[in-house]
Amino acid sequence: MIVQRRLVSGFTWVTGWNLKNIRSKNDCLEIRYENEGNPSKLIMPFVWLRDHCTSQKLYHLPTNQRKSNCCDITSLSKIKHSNQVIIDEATNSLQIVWIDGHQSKFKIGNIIREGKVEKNVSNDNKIYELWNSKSLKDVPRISKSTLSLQSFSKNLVKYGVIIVDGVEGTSEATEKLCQSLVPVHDTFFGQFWVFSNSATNDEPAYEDTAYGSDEIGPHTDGTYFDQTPGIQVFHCLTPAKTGGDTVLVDSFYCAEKLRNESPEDFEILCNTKISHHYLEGSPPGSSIHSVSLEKPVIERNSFGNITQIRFNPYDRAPFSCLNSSEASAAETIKFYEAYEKFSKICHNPDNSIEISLRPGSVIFIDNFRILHSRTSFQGYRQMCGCYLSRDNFMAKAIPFLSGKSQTSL
Ligand SMILES: C[N+](C)(C)CCCC[C@H](N)C(=O)O
Ligand SMILES: O=C(O)CCC(=O)C(=O)O
Repeated sequence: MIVQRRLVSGFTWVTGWNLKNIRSKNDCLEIRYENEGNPSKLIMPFVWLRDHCTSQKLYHLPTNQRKSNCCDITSLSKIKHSNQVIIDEATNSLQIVWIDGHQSKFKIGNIIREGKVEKNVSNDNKIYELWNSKSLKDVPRISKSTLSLQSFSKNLVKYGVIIVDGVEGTSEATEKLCQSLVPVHDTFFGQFWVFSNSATNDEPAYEDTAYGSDEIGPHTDGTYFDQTPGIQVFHCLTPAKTGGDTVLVDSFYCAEKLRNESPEDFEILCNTKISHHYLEGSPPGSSIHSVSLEKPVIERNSFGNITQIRFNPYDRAPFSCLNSSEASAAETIKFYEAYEKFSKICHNPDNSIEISLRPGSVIFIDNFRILHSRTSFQGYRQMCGCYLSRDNFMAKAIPFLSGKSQTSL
């Protein structure tokens, strides 16, 4: 059904685009055009168009929220007749009169922009500067006295890690600093923790290697939570006699290295879902049993950009391996080969930096991206810290990253 168009010769309705024809077909609006001479088309479902109408009837502008509860969205996304759709090339606009009489007006450019899954700062990996030991000589540091949310946010997003120096070497000062920056991400470990390798009454210990003095290899925390803690904070209040250093790895760098060197193994780690658990009590899990099922080691968005790495070899739950065929057994073996290859890249000293945390220096780590580990140590060592909400952090960071921030620094 060809719809009516108000053609004003000489105007192009979208810069560089030459409109050829518009028609409605199979509940969609089909717009054929030439873009710099190349024939192309847009097929916009009427239900999508009605859903993206920002008229006062359908959209609450003060809160940027839609008004429809979608109980009648398909039944109302109909037009009675072809002349109910008008393209006004003079104003680059599209007008639709719906079956219920409601009129929607769109700027063509806006619906084209909204019709695409736009890259924005939060899903465009250009905001990250991936690193290894050669490209990042030291963790970025900011003094507390000159700390701003903007510098904190930009560095933490860009490198995945930032140290704030000049903080009083107490848990109270550390907690206050964290609360001033980002809301805490609470877990059964508590909102804020003081932990060491010899627990005292006011220092709860959990059944985890963190409360010992052995080496812990590179890992992300909380793989056994569906809501992975987004940011990990550590402040070393009492350094060990020897050892107890922190090793950091940019797992996004390592995953991209795997993608380049072994694309098949990369795909396996993106597509194989594994589970992690945290068990406490006797029998194990009788007092705390946290489990996150069926999650990939490497998570990607629709652009293929890596958005999260879940890598904790130690907290993996039993890997379902009830293979009824040699083929599925072979798949299990391929998973382990891929996981091993990724682990080797993450454990390669060329891909890590080692730092010694000391009182006064608080480290903030993006737990979706940066692996942390600890070298074994001798003597008493006390740490404090917390998890911070990554969603709340990114909600404050994105305006700075997109240059739209109105927040006073
Ligand atoms: C709470 N605090 C950070 C001290 C220890 C939590 C244990 C972390 C656990 N090993 C994991 O990898 O998730
Ligand atoms: O003791 C440390 O430095 C870190 C311990 C650890 O890896 C953790 O708590 O996740």
